[in-house]
Amino acid sequence: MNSMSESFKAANIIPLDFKAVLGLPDSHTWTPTTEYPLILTESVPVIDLFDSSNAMSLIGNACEKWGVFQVINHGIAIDLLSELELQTRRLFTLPADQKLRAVRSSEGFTGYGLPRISSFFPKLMWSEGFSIMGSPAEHARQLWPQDDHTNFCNVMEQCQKEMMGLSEKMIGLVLGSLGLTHEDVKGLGCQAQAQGLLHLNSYPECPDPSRAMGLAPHTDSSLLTLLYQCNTSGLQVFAHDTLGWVPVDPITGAIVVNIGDLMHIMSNARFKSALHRAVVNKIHHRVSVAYFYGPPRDLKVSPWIKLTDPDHPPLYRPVTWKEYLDAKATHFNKALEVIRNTTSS
Ligand SMILES: C=C1C[C@]23C[C@H]1CC[C@H]2[C@@]12CCC[C@@](C)(C(=O)O1)[C@H]2[C@@H]3C(=O)O
Ligand SMILES: O=C(O)CCC(=O)C(=O)O
Ligand SMILES: [Fe+2]
Repeated sequence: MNSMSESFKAANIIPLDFKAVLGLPDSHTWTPTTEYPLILTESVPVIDLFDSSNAMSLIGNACEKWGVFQVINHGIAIDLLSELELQTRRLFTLPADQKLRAVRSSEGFTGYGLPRISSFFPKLMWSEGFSIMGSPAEHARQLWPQDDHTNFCNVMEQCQKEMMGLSEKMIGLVLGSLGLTHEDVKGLGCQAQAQGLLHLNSYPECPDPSRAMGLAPHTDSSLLTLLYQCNTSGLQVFAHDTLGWVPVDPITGAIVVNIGDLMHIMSNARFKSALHRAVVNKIHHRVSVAYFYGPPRDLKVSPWIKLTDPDHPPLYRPVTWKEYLDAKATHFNKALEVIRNTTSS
């Protein structure tokens, strides 16, 4: 999947040394908009996976209304999530020049860098990231040439494994809520080849949070994304019915599930891909970890045939994850429109 990242080449600029600046530099100063208010009277659903009698229909409703929900009793141990947070903080608190040794190359997927969508915005975001596809060992050695990097690698690899497992379980529930059976879902292709990318986000303490942007509004390109917020608020989701930003309050140990653009396509637009952003704050260095789950490399994702009929023609053309990422890298938030069928009479 290496070539997938070619599309994001231009955005591979070096992050700011956040510790070295006192105020918010002009390069990172956004004009605050009041267009869409913050909505504190609503919140996204919290679904208990242990209560299996109810989970599937609650998930279906959440995907239709929000495109996002939180899950508890998901089976990933809190101790592993705490270790994940610890190792993520350990990475991002390294001196800037040390992190720069592990910069993501334009060919590779693993490494340190700015959010890939940075090139679409006139101002830079108050964040840095580290992506891991496959083994993080090579980059971890660059980050900690003397020190032990085995712990970092073990924790990341364990998380990749568990998050792949949870993603597969969630895909079953999400597609199940659309009436698709086990047999149908098998058609997703050989599950063993599903792809996943672990992405660590860091949002340092910010001198002027109201004029900064942690991660600009976007939808994920994945089928679905699992997100661990590490107990610090910052994630906000756009509510299309009330036209405002709804904070996703962190719940200890809970994992946020985001429906991505490819699932929106697969559901023939029944499910929303959630528009979301991350805001920053003055006191806490916030970290979060996202796991982007996508289809096997060569699988063309298209609206599920069972969900289409003459009254509901397929709204999108078939695309692979790579093709979609390329479209996203060129058209950003217009990518879905580019894939949309024009002749859906
Ligand atoms: C597999 C993926 C998913 C990517 C692109 C590629 C690698 C890194 C992901 C992110 C991580 C940060 C937000 C985002 C919006 C970004 O800029 O890079 C994501 C993007 C997407 O979901 O489109
Ligand atoms: O940090 C967050 O809460 C959001 C991260 C995110 O949206 C992403 O990595 O795609
Ligand atoms: Fe995201």
